[in-house]
Order: sequence, then C-alpha cells, then structure tokens
Amino acid sequence: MPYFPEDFIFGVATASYQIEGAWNEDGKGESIWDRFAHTPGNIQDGTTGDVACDHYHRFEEDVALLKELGVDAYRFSISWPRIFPEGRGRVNEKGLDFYRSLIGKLQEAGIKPVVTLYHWDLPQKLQDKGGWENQETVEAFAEYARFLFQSFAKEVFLWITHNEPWVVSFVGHYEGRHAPGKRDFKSALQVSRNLLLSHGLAVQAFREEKTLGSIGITLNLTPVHPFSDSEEDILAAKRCDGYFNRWFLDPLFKGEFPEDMLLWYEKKGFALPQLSEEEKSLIAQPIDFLGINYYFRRVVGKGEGAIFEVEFFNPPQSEYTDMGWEIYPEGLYEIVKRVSEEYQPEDIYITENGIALPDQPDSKGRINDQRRIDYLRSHLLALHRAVDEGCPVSGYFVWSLMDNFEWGFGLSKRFGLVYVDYTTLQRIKKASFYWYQKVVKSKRVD
Ligand SMILES: OC[C@@H]1[C@@H](O)[C@H](O)[C@@H](O)c2[nH]c(CCc3ccccc3)c[n+]21
Repeated sequence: MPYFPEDFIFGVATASYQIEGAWNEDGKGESIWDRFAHTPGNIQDGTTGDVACDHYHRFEEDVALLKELGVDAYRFSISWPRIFPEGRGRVNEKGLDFYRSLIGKLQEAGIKPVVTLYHWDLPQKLQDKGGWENQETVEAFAEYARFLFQSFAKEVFLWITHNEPWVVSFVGHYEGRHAPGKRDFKSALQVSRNLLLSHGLAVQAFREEKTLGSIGITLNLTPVHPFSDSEEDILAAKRCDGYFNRWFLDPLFKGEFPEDMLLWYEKKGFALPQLSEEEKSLIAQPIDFLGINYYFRRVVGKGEGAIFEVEFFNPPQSEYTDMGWEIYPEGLYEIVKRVSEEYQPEDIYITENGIALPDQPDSKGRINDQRRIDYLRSHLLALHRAVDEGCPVSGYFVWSLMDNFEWGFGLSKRFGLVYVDYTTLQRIKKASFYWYQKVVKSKRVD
C-alpha cells in the first residue's frame, strides 16, 4: 500500500482564463484569449471564456470546495490584464483586490497558494505590438512579475513563471490552434527565446525582492518512444524529444539550446534564436523547482512531416481519453526519472495530471467517474515508484479542481473532480472528488 511522505503536497490546479469569466469586468483589460475565443471558428463548440465557471464571483464557494477536498495547496494563475489592463503602467486595483481576497480565503482555509504568473492570457494591447515576438513584452512581463512579488511578498508557497512555454510558442505561433493563432515556425522559435528570457528576468526580480516561497517554471513533458527499433524511427523519436522536451529543458538547466535541434532548424532554413553568454546565464540561473505537466506519451516514426519528418502512432492496444490522448501511466515514472538523472532539478512538482471524460450526471444527479479514479490511481502509483527510487518530487496537482474552458475545445471537455453545469453554474462533486479526498487525507494510494 504505497504511502507518500508525510510532507508530500497534494493539490489541484486551475487557470484564470479557464475558470474566472468576468472577462471585461471591474477594469480588466482584453486578453489574447478573449480576442481568440471571440473570433468565429477558433473554438470547436463555439463557446468562450466570457463566463466559464464564473469563479470571479463564486471564488468563496470554490475555496469551500477546496477546503472540503482537504488539499494542502491550490494552483491557480493570475490574469495579467486584470492587474495591468494595458500590459504595463496603470494598475487596476479591483483586479488586484480579487487575488488579495482569493489568497486571503485560501490562507483562512489553511491551503497554500501556488501562483502561475502566466497561463496564456497575454494582454491584447501587448499582442497589438507583436506580443511575445517583441522585446517589449519581455520587459513588461518582468515588471508584472516584480509587481506581484511586491504585492504578495509573503503569502505564496510556489511561484511558477510560465505554464508550458512549448505550448505558448508552438501551439500558439506554429500550429495556430491557440491564441494568438499564428502559423509561422520562425515566430515560434523567437517566442520560445523571449519566454525563456522573461522567465530569467522574473527569477532575478524574485531574488532581488527577497520574496518568500520558491520559484520555478512548468513544462509539459512527454516521453517519446520510437514506433520500431529501426535507425530512422529512433532518429525521429530523438528529433521529437528535442522539439517537445529538450528545447526548453536544455536552456533552463544547461544554458544552451540543444545543438542537434539548432542544426536541424538551420538545415531547414530557419533563422536561429540567438542568445548572448549573459542571456544564457540569465535563463539558466538556479530555480527552486521544476513543474512538470504530464498527460501522455508520444510514439513516433520516420514520416514525411514538413519540418520534423515524423509520423505519430496511436498504439491500438492502449486506452484513450476524451482528448484522444493515450493513457500511459508509466510515462510519468519515465519522465520524472529521466529529468531527475539528466537535469538534476532541485525539486519537482507534478503541477498537472488529469483526464478528460464525457462526464454526465445519472438519474440521481451523481457522476460516477470511475475511469478518472483509475487514471489518477495508476499515475500516482507510477509517481510513487519514482519517489521511492529517490527522485526529488515534493508534490502532485490534479488537473483540474472543476470542469472548465478547455481552450480550443471550449466547454466540451471535462477534466474536473467537480462537475460544472454551465446552464446553472452549479458545482457537483464527482466520485473522483471523494476518492482524492481520501488520498489527500491518508497520503496513501490504494
Ligand atoms: O488539456 C488539459 C490541460 C489544460 O486545460 C491546461 O490549461 C494546460 O496547462 C494543459 N497542458 C496540457 C498538456 C500539453 C498540451 C497542451 C495543449 C495541447 C496539447 C498538449 C494539458 N493541459
């Protein structure tokens, strides 16, 4: 019966644009996700985050849910345009007050606040000037971060500079499925460089402001397996590992972009993101923890794809989620082991892990999401193996506390331990809520 350490942190995670709603209330500025979701054709089910879970008005009820769940910590993100409607300059006091109230309620409930500074909702005014391709956004992010460190100097347990710079760079600027919806690989490379620089400036500000708590960054990491043991499939897997994982892990922990990827991009004719020696050490300055978001692995082989010449495979014998992602619990063990051995982070938190299911209340209004319980159990057992083997993992956050706005899929994908009825905004605790409540209380997975 695997027990986690007594001081192991169990939590749940959310993000501002996905749960808050009140998209233009109390002085909040427009974000690139407001603009993207308001643009017809971008969101699969035609919904937006205008209301979402209406957490902005219901946060006290939601903190009560967190207290009932019994979590040690709660990960949420701050909406940059709620604080600085234009991205920098004028402060919107009502926006700041919302987060002061939320953090106050969490402290009353004995729950540690974990704050993500950037979870994709860039102020639109900054996007109008080039967004993350523009050096000005890097500077504006550093100012935004420093302001928050000063405003919440003592209350926050973990600060996460960025959530998944890979997604912001490549899904937002190359695949185009996320805001701002660009399809330009060169832009994506430039954005990845600027996100890393902005991370470095924020860490520097955190140290200068002598802010309490710890600071780190969250990466979505996925093990990449070759479809066969042929030389060309193994090389395809190595290229994908570089694209998805090493492109950010290497600069953050080794101070360099991975050489094999730079050569590959140069061969494909892309101008490479340049980093001076000073910029390299800014990016690779020590952080207190690495956040890992784990959901699935990737199986690849040699293909005709434009830039990477890879083809993705879905092993037929596996189970898949409502997102079409393979259920592969061992991948969490693999990625934690690999990162611990190859990059030696000070500490690791699993800042997201969860599953989308087509949850529906039964005739008695209950949601028996047994598949979510099975998913979470199998991943916690895999994580426990890594902890047992000495990997420095201090916590685990389920994505998500409640169903919410799932980006390009809108409100149609449900990841929550709590069901949200979007017509009434009623919250309904699922079977997985009660299962996780027991895990958090006992620190044991059975
Ligand atoms: O999709 C579920 C969650 C999102 O709701 C979170 O906001 C985001 O941090 C997050 N990242 C991932 C894994 C990486 C990924 C993101 C987007 C598309 C494909 C993979 C899954 N999730």
